[in-house]
Amino acid sequence: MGDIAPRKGIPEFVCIGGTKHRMREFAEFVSFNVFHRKNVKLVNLTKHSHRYATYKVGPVLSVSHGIGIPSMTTVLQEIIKLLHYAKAVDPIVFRIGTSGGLSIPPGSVVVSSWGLNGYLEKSYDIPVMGRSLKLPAILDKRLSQEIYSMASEEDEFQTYLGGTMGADDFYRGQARLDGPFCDHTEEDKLEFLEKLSEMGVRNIEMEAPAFAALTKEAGIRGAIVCVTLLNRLEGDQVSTEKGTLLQWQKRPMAIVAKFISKYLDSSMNGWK
Ligand SMILES: O=P(O)(O)O[C@@H]1C[C@H](O)[C@@H](CO)O1
Ligand SMILES: O=c1cc[nH]c(=O)[nH]1
Repeated sequence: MGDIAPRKGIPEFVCIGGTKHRMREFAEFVSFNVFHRKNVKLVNLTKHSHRYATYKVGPVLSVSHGIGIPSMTTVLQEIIKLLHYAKAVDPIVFRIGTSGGLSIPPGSVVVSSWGLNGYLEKSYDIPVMGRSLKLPAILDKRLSQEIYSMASEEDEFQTYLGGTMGADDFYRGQARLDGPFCDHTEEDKLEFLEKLSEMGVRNIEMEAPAFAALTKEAGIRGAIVCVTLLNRLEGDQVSTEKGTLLQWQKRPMAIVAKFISKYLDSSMNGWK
């Protein structure tokens, strides 16, 4: 078991992602693939909040956060408080999600190095008492590289390391043309997406700058691992069939579970 006693009950890893379904799946995935336990009874610990779902498997918490920065930062700040009260030692928080890719094949996975806001700044800007508070949106470099190194040549998908734009909107904010409102052309869109690519942005979702900024401010290591559902240079609609999309959503889970497994093996803390 090693000389570090297992700290049963205290979370060491928190994984957050948009949907309740996905985060239950992640808890099942970790239970089976990290702890080799089948048919564990999972309980939604925040069922009565009616807001988000929380599952706990050993030292791993799996929590849903809804769509976009306001709901994600609310959940993330609850988690930061919880980790503090639980006296968690050096916890790691991951976001596993979906995104639109830039010039990479749909189904690829992106491990984020930093978040970019809608004004193309690597910061999360939040209005506080009538003023804008600007927080840097840089993710832990060593952690993102370690997670990236989990990718293998045998994977049936490509994994990339790069910037992630987190927009405040799914449609206009991501330069889509298929929303109910649109005031730009196909040429404007392509020019914008090319510009993002040149800046090192690999994918677009709706949480990255805030997640990067708040984990950094809290002094907690954080990482974002998202699968891309489409190549935004080729279109706006997510047209891949549902079954395939659900399979692709397991890719970030597999990478994060592999990382957790390796981390637990090397720390010999008695969980496995
Ligand atoms: O975690 P998910 O897959 O929900 O993240 C992306 C970004 C938005 O929250 C949402 C938009 O469909 O998906
Ligand atoms: O294009 C996409 C796909 C998923 N989520 C997003 O925010 N954008």
